[in-house]
Amino acid sequence: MASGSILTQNQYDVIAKVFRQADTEETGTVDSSRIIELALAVLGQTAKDPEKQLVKYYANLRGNNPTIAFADFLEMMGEILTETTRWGNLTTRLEGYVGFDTIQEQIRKKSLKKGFEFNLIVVGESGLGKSTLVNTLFKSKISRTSCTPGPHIIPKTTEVNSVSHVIEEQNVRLKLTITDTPGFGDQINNDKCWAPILEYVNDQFAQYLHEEVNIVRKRIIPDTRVHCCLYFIPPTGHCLRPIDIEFMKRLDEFVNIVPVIAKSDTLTIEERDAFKARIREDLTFHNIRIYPSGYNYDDEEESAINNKIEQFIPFAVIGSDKEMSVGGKRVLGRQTKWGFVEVENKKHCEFAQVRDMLIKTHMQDLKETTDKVHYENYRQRRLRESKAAPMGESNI
Ligand SMILES: Nc1nc2c(ncn2[C@@H]2O[C@H](COP(=O)(O)OP(=O)(O)OP(=O)(O)O)[C@@H](O)[C@H]2O)c(=O)[nH]1
Repeated sequence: MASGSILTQNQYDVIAKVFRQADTEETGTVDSSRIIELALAVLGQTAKDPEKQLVKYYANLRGNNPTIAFADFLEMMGEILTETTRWGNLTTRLEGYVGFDTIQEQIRKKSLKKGFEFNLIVVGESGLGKSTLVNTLFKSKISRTSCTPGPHIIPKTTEVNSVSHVIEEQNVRLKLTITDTPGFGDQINNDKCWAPILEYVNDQFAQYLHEEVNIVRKRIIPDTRVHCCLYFIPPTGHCLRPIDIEFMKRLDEFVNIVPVIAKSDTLTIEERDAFKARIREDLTFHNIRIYPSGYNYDDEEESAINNKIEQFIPFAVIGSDKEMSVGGKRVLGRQTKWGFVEVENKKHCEFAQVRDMLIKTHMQDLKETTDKVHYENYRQRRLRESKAAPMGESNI
């Protein structure tokens, strides 16, 4: 086997055997017309969409050459195997029950014991319904409500306050941290009101990195990194305001931003749709990276799901803690001048879509994107800076 080959001995042997079967004795090469057929025989069970992969690799490797040399064939197979399967293994039949089909269950049990963490930051001006929406999302009084009677003091600058709760559903425990940002956008001069939020997001990365590079590491590093930022756009019906653009542009490199149109029951359906379209144009024009559409997904299934979600961005939401009886069922909603609007009815607003994405389909992906994209960028930047710093001045 060639040194440095990415194929295992087993794979090499199988490929060599297949190649030998087709080898034209005189030239040591094999006719390109048989390559696809041969490679499919080897890759058949392991590679995803092998035919497509092969055509792509073959075209790159050989151009118009009608024959292919064994070494090139090996290289091509190796690349396909690593790229499409990562495992690159050719399935070996088991001769009896081994028991590794329990791995899933083992992981499930461990994860359940450990519990899950999710950190959400909510940003938007006072009174946009942030606390109500978070409470509606998690069906609990998880976020403080400001609608209690009494004077409401608006801080002079943006404050950042976190509250954690453990919630449990069917034996699954979730430690949920909601970070509120009172004072954001509430001043006459809102210059730099995004800065304390950015500082908070980066501080959580710094803490995590500090724990990671410690000589004695904690068994489980507490994860306070912000996994998602729900950004509340006021239902003006116009377009994004400078403060919305500035905030999202400043933060989109550091956190997964999910924009929502607050209190969308105050807009008619036509107003809402036109507003959404203008916001989408603004987001594109300003090149703002929104979750999940702004991130690349190799997996076709994931991409298809995200394309569906993209059409809802920004989600037009309604929050409420008031129940009413509709068709004999108690449902959450709000009484408006047009009638009763049900929060969880997909025909009435997009609360259900945003809840499904945040909780049912993308919670794990939000965490992975935070780790693999945002935190990774931060980590690389800091490590590079610390390498460039004179000896002894690293402050990681
Ligand atoms: N029409 C309408 N009113 C809402 C909606 N969500 C919340 N409200 C009302 O708006 C008021 C403010 O709601 P909050 O959830 O306290 O708003 P907030 O953004 O957390 O406010 P601050 O704590 O001041 O930052 C309350 O009277 C809510 O009942 C909504 O979707 N539509």
